Amino acid sequence: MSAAAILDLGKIPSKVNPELQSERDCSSLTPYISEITAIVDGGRNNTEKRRQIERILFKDPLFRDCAIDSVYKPRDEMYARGVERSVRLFALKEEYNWTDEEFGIAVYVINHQYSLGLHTVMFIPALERLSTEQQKAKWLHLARNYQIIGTYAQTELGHGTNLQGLETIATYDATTEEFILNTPTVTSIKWWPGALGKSVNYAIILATLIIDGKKHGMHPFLTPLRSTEDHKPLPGVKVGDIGPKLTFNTVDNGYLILNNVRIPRENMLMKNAQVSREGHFTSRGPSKANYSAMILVRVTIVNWCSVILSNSSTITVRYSAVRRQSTLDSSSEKESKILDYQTQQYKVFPSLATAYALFFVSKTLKNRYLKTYAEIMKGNFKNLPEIHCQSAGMKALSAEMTVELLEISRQACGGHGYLAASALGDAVASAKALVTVEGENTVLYLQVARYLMKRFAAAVSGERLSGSTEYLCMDPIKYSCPINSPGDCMNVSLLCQVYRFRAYRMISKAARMLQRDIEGGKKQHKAMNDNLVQLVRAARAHLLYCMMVDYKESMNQLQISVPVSKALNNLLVFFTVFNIVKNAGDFLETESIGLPQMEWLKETEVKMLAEIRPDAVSLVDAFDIHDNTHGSVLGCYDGNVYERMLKSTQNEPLNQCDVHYSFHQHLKPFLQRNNTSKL
Ligand SMILES: Cc1cc2nc3c(=O)[nH]c(=O)nc-3n(C[C@H](O)[C@H](O)[C@H](O)COP(=O)(O)OP(=O)(O)OC[C@H]3O[C@@H](n4cnc5c(N)ncnc54)[C@H](O)[C@@H]3O)c2cc1C
Repeated sequence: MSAAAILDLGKIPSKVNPELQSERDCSSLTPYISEITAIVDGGRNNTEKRRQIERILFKDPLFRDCAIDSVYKPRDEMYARGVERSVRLFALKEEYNWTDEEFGIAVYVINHQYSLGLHTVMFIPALERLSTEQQKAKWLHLARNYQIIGTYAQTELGHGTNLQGLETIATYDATTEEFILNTPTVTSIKWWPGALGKSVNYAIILATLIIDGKKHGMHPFLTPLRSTEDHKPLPGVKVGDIGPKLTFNTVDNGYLILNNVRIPRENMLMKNAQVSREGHFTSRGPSKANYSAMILVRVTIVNWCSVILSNSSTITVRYSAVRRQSTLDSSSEKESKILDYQTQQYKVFPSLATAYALFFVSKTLKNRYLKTYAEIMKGNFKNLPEIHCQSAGMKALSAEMTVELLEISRQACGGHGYLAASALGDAVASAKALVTVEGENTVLYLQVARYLMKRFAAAVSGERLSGSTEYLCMDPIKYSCPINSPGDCMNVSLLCQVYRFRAYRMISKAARMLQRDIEGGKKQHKAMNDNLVQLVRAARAHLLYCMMVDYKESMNQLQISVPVSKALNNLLVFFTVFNIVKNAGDFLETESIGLPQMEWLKETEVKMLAEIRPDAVSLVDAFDIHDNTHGSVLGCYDGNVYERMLKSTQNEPLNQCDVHYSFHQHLKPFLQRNNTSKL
């Protein structure tokens, strides 16, 4: 960097940093980047569509710095910007006639930096899934045209996980044909729903239905909260923001107190259960059907994790290709790129590989969900438990992996990764929310484990299983480790057999432990609680196996050129091997592999680092993430890291004047407290 550039903090070179350019020049994958981009976007037309959406959004200053400007703004300003962005986004949707899918692309492009996401992500899908046809005709167009703005209010101060513990009540009054909603205790106050605090005027409220003193389970009630005229809370409604969070502070997650709020009978969303005028209750389908909107959100979170990791890998790989530190070869005059250190590759490539893995896995999961959803809409609930298990489990596993890998990505950028302007800290904190939202991870793993225990018992009693648990019918005696040479470690089909056996053994072990305790006289609940840790381990093993199979099969379906196939296969092999080595203890303990195989796998793992290294920059370029989307000074396409870091200091409010007012108010009087004369 020249001295002139140092003086001119706002100047970014017009050329790509030669460090990054040389990576692109030397990667044999570079000519094929657009082929991978098309895979990630779901076709070349979609790539063009996304870029068009980027052009529309980023010509507007409101969206240009959205990924990072919140760092420099106070909370209420952030919220106001978030609302402004929401409104502009909704207007653009109407102006350009964006489909829901295109709107979803726009949301990813602006990195979710808007306030009213819950309206699109939960409120509308819940209306679609929980309303009768008549109710849809009345409410859906109002929601879709933004004449009402809503959220989904389930969680309370006292309960989130245990839905049966929710205390909000909706009591039917047959004389007026109304429900009366109340949050009768402190713990029943709704707490957390996004956009509830200041934004929405409607909410779908989950409450226990009571008719003539009798409880009829949890049901959704469409409830007006604020006047559509002046936005003031309606009588009986007290609502506000719950305060700042680790991230997502553009969103006004809120609290809600209801005191005898009356809504018409027609406002109970009655697809799955009905209350007649006279107060007669009828149910159709399983009670779990009321939570089908949550399944969709969990499926979406798996994809979101892939996008988060694509963003962070773009940042860490590009930065690692630009940053030089020390030298590998003492005879060299030039310092080495940090990306050339094997340990750096071991920090950065797992994220890259997992970003691709979760992309393929989420695609398969979404297709599976859409198929099951179509069945459910026709009243066929047969596959609901399977899709519930898959979506809950994959959400938990993806979020867990993402948080772990993101933190390592942040560390991989050294001190600069700790700067807010790197965007990595915010990404880590945001990903942390994904572990908790839409079902806390441990709780979801345990739901998967309970499902597995039931399926295992069915297999033991001779039932033929289908779906993800089909393998529980296997005869473990017939297993022998299929890895017979170091070369076999590159064969993902063989590795999947290893994953399958490990899952089988861990599930059967959990079942055995439970049975042992119950036969030993423990009550079912006590036996369960005494084995929860093993149950979670078993669930994880099952989910990791499912993930590997879905990833491999999704890749098999691709029709791609040889260089792309080679590069993506390198990532597939690395991801598969990496997760065995990471869980080495389990694989050895279950005798899915032996010690020699583990040695071979470890060698393969580091060998794959070297295979991925030359194409690493091309593989992140292929995500084609706009600089304004990731918002990081470390990860821009041009690689001008240091100049961008300098420029970002201009955004810092402290730098808006040479002498800060606190100097005059505090420091100066203190420094000069004993001065009798000027120095
Ligand atoms: C950013 C954010 C946005 C949110 N948005 C919304 C929203 O829009 N609408 C909404 O309704 N809610 C929302 N929530 C709330 C969220 O859905 C809940 O926080 C989540 O479901 C977890 O429930 P909980 O907070 O009650 O956790 P808890 O269940 O209290 O979990 C605390 C601990 O207890 C453990 N635990 C709990 N039960 C069990 C069990 N049975 N077995 C073993 N361990 C257990 C958990 O594993 C965890 O370690 C949001 C939360 C966040 C963080």
